[in-house]
Amino acid sequence: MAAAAAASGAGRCRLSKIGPGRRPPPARVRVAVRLRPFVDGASDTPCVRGLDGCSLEIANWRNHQETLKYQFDAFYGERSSQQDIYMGSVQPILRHLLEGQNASVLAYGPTGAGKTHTMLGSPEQPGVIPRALMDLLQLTREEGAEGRPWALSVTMSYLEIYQEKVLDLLDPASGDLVIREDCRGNILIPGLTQKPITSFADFERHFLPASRNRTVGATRLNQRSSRSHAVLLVKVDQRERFAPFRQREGKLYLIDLAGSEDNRRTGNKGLRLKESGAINTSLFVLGKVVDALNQGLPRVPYRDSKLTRLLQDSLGGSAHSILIANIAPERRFYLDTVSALNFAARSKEVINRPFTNESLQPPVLAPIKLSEKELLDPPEAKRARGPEDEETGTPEPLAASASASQKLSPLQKLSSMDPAMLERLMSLDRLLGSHGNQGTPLLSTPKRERMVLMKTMEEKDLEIQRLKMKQKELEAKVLAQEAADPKEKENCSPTMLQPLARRTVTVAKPLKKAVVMPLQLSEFDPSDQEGPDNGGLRREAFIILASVQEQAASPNAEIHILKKRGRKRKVRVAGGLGYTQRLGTKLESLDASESEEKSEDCWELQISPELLAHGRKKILDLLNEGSARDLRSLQRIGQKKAQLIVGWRELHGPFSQVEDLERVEGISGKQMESFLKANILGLAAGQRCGPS
Ligand SMILES: Nc1ncnc2c1ncn2[C@@H]1O[C@H](COP(=O)(O)OP(=O)(O)OP(=O)(O)O)[C@@H](O)[C@H]1O
Repeated sequence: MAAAAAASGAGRCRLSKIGPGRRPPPARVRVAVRLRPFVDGASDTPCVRGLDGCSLEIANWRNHQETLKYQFDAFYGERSSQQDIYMGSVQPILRHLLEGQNASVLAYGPTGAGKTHTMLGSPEQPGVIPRALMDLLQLTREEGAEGRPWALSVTMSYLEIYQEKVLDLLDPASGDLVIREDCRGNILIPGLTQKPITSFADFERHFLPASRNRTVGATRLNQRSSRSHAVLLVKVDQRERFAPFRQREGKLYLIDLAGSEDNRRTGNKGLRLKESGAINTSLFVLGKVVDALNQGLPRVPYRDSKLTRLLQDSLGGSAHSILIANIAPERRFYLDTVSALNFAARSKEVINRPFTNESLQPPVLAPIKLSEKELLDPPEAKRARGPEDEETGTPEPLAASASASQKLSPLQKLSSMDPAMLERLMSLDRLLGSHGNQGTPLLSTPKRERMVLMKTMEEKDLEIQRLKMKQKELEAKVLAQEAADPKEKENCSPTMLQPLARRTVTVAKPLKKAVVMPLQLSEFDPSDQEGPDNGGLRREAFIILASVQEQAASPNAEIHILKKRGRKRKVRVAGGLGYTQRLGTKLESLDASESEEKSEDCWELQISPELLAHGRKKILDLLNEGSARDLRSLQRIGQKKAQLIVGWRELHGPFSQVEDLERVEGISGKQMESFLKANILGLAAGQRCGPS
């Protein structure tokens, strides 16, 4: 049986849907038998009786001393109510629809045995169809409520198969419709009307007038005999509100089959006979389909009738199916009853393989509109919705994305986004990637948008490079100016040429003058020489003498020597050995220009620590609280750097120290130092000149 299901084309497609190596678990077609009570006060004797909730017996026409016993999933006797049938056999399969699986309920049996009564019922005794719709709509309302992970929508279609024609009962003028199968084994009827329904009143509004379009006629056995197979198709469409934005579709077929007819008894003639021929033919093919499935035949004759083609999903297919075989108690129905019971017994051997019909939604642009809070807190996120298409039942997210894209192109969306937010999205995306998230990329960002995003980032990088180059040019210019006008330089920073000293020196007091002694060559270790010096090796080793006495008192103290601008080198002085003592490490030879350059590094020594701290605090406050415009009032901060600083602050929070500026993309360590120097010295100069 399973092999037969898998061997059919539909079976192969379905398996490919759920991935290789995984076969959907089997679900046998469930069969219930309902025995209707005597109607019209018939005086006939009963030929069938129930034994328990699952079995019944019927007289054996070959041997009147014997009975034939049948066992099914459920047996409902004459006294059973509509509620019993519905609750016992139908309601339990509805939940599968919300799992994206298909379900079918078929009422089968001879004419006049109670199929329409079971499926439709009357206003006083509503049958399976109104009860199922009522529950399903309630269920979808609850499951699709705001705040739940899935948005649900329900649509209905209603058709009849009359004399091998598929007719749309919601649009009777549409003529014979074709039945098709898609590559995934789904049975489709292109052009069939689908009406969105959100309430039971909606359903009744469409269903009641359509039911009047159904073909019925009087026969000797039933005054209102169904002359067609009626199929109500209810689709439950689910769309996930958050990533990975899956969508599911579950289909429910509620089918009231036309009854098999023995035309010797119905007395059908003319049109009724023709109708009866079509009904019996399709029911005969239905029997053949069930037999082929049971015997595992390689070919299942689904295509031999419109009915079986339509039921391909339900028998040996993907649905959770329940067959309700309706039988009549009267002896005159005996042969039809035996025939119906035999068909029901064969059907319960049929195995279906229901699977979840799930896919990813087409990319929607709406999530790009989500606020930062919603991004970080998905349960709060709301998916933008578009207006429902009443007539076609167009799925709402598609409508939403269509209207969204009409209003705003992806490029416009990105360009209008806060750059800090873009960066955050990118990092979240990277984070998801690093955690092995194989689903839809963050926010379902379409490929095109992602490429635009990458391009924007590239452009930003280039701009940063350009800024760096410009900064270098400016610095070179300033240095050249300083070199060309040493006097001005002297005026600007009169202490620049002072020898290097420890930063810990308090400059509020008069600076201690460092005594720089040339180191005697005789005392110089030749092994330290770098080689012959053509100009006469005049190696001048400069030893920092400032505070040496203090250093001597503290044997492990360190002297900081600036080797190059902005870089410090520690040289340990052997404590207590005197200032003429040769250093235990290679001494630095510095020429005059180097020392001049180094002197620039000790700009902090030129101002008092209080002033320095005050300046740093003032700058830090401005960095953390100033607008881009305020920041431009600082030295060496132009429009672009001001924006970079504001952007960094929004992304990372406040600067904890002025040196954090170095962390701003586009501001190098060198630029940061030069910025500090320019601004703090500027502030200090202002304070010195101004009233204190
Ligand atoms: N369980 C029941 N309780 C009371 N009356 C019933 C029951 N089942 C059927 N009937 C009555 O029996 C008659 C025939 O039932 P129904 O029309 O449902 O049969 P059917 O199987 O649909 O016949 P056909 O195939 O010809 O359409 C109707 O008058 C219906 O009200």
